[in-house]
Amino acid sequence: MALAGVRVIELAGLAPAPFCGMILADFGAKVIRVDRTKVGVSLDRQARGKRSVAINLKSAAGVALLRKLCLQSDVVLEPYRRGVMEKLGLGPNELLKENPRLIYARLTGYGQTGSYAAAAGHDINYLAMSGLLSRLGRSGEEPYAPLNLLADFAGGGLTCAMGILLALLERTRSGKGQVIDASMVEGAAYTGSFVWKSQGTGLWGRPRGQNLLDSGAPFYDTYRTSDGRHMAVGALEPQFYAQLLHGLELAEADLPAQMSVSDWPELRRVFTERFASKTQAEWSEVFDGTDACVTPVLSFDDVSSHPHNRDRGSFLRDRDGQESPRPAPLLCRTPARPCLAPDPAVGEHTVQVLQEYGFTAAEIEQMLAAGVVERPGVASKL
Ligand SMILES: C[C@H](CCC[C@@H](C)[C@H]1CC[C@H]2[C@@H]3[C@H](O)C[C@@H]4C[C@H](O)CC[C@]4(C)[C@H]3C[C@H](O)[C@]12C)C(=O)SCCNC(=O)CCNC(=O)[C@H](O)C(C)(C)COP(=O)(O)OP(=O)(O)OC[C@H]1O[C@@H](n2cnc3c(N)ncnc32)[C@H](O)[C@@H]1OP(=O)(O)O
Repeated sequence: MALAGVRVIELAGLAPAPFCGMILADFGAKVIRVDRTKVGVSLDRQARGKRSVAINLKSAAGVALLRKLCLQSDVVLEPYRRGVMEKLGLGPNELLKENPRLIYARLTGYGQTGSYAAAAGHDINYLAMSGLLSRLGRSGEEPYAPLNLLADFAGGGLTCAMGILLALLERTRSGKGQVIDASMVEGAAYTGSFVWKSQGTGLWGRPRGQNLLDSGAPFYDTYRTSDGRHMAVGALEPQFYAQLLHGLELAEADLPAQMSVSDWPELRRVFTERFASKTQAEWSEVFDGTDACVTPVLSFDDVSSHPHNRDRGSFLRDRDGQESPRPAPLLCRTPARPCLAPDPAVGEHTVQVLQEYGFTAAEIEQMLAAGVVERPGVASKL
């Protein structure tokens, strides 16, 4: 796999850092998640392919242990509020001094500097601060955050993974590690570069929810079908719009012009009525195989069995029977090989990992006995 041989230490976090760690693990990195001791269960639902070591970082021995793990690792990924790692004596100055090849990734909401740097926050706050949230939502309604996808995952976990890959690539030339300051505000804003860079094109000239791509246009929206499901319509270009009308059995001559914004409410009314006359399956039959840019809005229950997704194997089922998306993108020679085994329990691999990193049985036993590290069951004999 592409990241075979890369060793990653991921300090346990809420949502974005676990995603970043899972991406790296999916593509072959050896990812060790550092959990707290005495927590029992992990909230990490993106633990695929990771191992868990439980370390009490509020003890000097725990801090010393983590430093040793970082000495033999390529990447450390930390998801805490600014200053937390420094307070523990695990800041980048210390760790990079000991291991100059280390890539030290800091995934936070507001970044390492600026007046908000140390403030608590979540996806919706970062999205708000990126400017993007002000553009999301339907006309006449309040701004709407689309799950916690944009800041936590696109602007956060994924962007941070890109930073790590860039730093790994650069290290092949310089031999040096570096610090990555991944701010979810900036990652989300960067993801939205198109919206900034297309200002002045007329695409965004109207209020939120009244533009071409923000649910303002009737030919770029979703419609309810007779069985209470939905179809997604993305018929922007005239040649595709013509196929939409053909599928809906509407004559272009009987309708207002596609780009006549003042007529959009009337067009929407006509489309709404038409879509409500057939089931989702019936509309799919009408539009499949055409260029009308009309697709069913698939539920989680339906998505993997849709013929297109099934043909590509876009979703996988792990050994617990749980379905999730297969890692993307596909690399033809060195594709991801996601682990299908159950997620690790907190501390499940404490002993195994410490042995791998060169600790003796007696040292491990001593750390277990002192509560510096933990494993499930807390049996203290190796
Ligand atoms: C919208 C998303 C978040 C979605 C997550 C939700 C799915 C879950 C959030 C809450 C969960 C529920 C809740 O836990 C209650 C139930 C629990 C039950 O078990 C399950 C059901 C629950 C209902 C549960 C259900 C769900 O799981 C939840 C609803 C996001 O936006 S995520 C993005 C968040 N932002 C960031 O990641 C940016 C960077 N980080 C931060 O800004 C802060 O970390 C953050 C997130 C604001 C948290 O701040 P906090 O004050 O808690 O921590 P920090 O200041 O960072 O300091 C960390 C301290 O921990 C110490 N520490 C770390 N590791 C160890 C260790 N191994 N040993 C000992 N100590 C450790 C560290 O030293 C710090 O200590 P100090 O405070 O003393 O410095």
